[in-house]
Amino acid sequence: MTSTAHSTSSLPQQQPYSDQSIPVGAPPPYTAVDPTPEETTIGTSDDIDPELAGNQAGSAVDSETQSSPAMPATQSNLHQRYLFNIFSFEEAVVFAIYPITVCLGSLVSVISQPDTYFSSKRNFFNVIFVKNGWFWTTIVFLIHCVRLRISRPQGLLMRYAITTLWWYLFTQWFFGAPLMDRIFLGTGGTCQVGDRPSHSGWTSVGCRHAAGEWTGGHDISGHSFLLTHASLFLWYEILPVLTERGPLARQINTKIVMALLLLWWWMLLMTGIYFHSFLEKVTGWIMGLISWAMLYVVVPRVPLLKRLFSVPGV
Ligand SMILES: CCCCC/C=C\C/C=C\C/C=C\C/C=C\CCCC(=O)SCCNC(=O)CCNC(=O)[C@H](O)C(C)(C)COP(=O)(O)OP(=O)(O)OC[C@H]1O[C@@H](n2cnc3c(N)ncnc32)[C@H](O)[C@@H]1OP(=O)(O)O
Repeated sequence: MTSTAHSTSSLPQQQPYSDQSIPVGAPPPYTAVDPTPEETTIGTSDDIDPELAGNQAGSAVDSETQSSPAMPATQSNLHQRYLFNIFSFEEAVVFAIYPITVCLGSLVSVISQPDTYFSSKRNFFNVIFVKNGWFWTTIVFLIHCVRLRISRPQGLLMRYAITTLWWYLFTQWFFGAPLMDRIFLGTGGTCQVGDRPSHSGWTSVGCRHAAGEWTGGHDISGHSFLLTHASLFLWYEILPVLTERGPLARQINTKIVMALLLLWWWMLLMTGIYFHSFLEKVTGWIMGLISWAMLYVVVPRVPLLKRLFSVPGV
């Protein structure tokens, strides 16, 4: 990783958005750790129409354009990546929000646990939003997608499908009880109905319906999982739009996505303060990273998969 500092004074032609200091056609400001052009796509190349994004060199750089030797200084050269070439600066900030929030909430819970509206499980935002968290995430994702001029929607659909699949397997169904319940039962958890503990055949939902108590095992925080999982998905889908600062970023669609991200962050903080043990929240967060790691870290580094999923922003 090297510096991207440039002088702007004598540069004839500049890219309209993003890094104003980089001239079109100039040699790359630094050599990416992974220099393969097609592995450093910036922007939702297959998703966003360049004009709509207000940027020819920005969010909608085609992989073909990037591969072209005639245009060496593409957007892919403009984003310095950190930590083993995984994060851009924006991605690192976004990524850090969630572990910091879990730790902050847990720290507050140690100092004091004030009784507030959000300490109740029955609060409106929990019941209506988080408990239907994947539904709201889907709706907001659709709102984000409908304004993009999508030339090849299969990548977008596959990213959504994989993310939904991981949510489904972890929280809803995994050939029977979902993974989070299997982990709970596998670590010695039981559903205690009255004074009769039962070790098998339970799901957390079934236990609740039987008015039982879900006790004993490692009860991974589903909220911590869902809120991290959904937020990272939405962030990574919307970051290319935000970082270009084009017209798309100012649209109401973007604001709706940001509003849900804010709510998800707040509810994670509340989970951090009021619910679960620290370890249960940390494991929830870790589980929430799995499909993010697959889609936005592993897939972009495998050319075939990258083309299949057309991952944005990486
Ligand atoms: C033009 C091109 C377009 C391209 C489009 C691309 C793709 C779209 C394609 C197709 C889409 C088509 C149409 C779209 C329309 C609709 C589709 C939607 C599909 C769906 O998507 S349909 C599913 C909806 N379904 C959900 O979305 C359920 C989400 N839900 C869960 O997955 C779980 O629910 C989870 C993970 C939340 C765990 O749940 P959990 O609650 O059981 O467990 P956890 O360990 O977290 O909590 C223990 C106790 O602590 C309390 N607690 C903790 N933190 C708290 C806090 N902060 N505040 C208050 N209480 C808190 C809890 O309330 C609980 O309390 P208690 O046990 O008493 O309930």
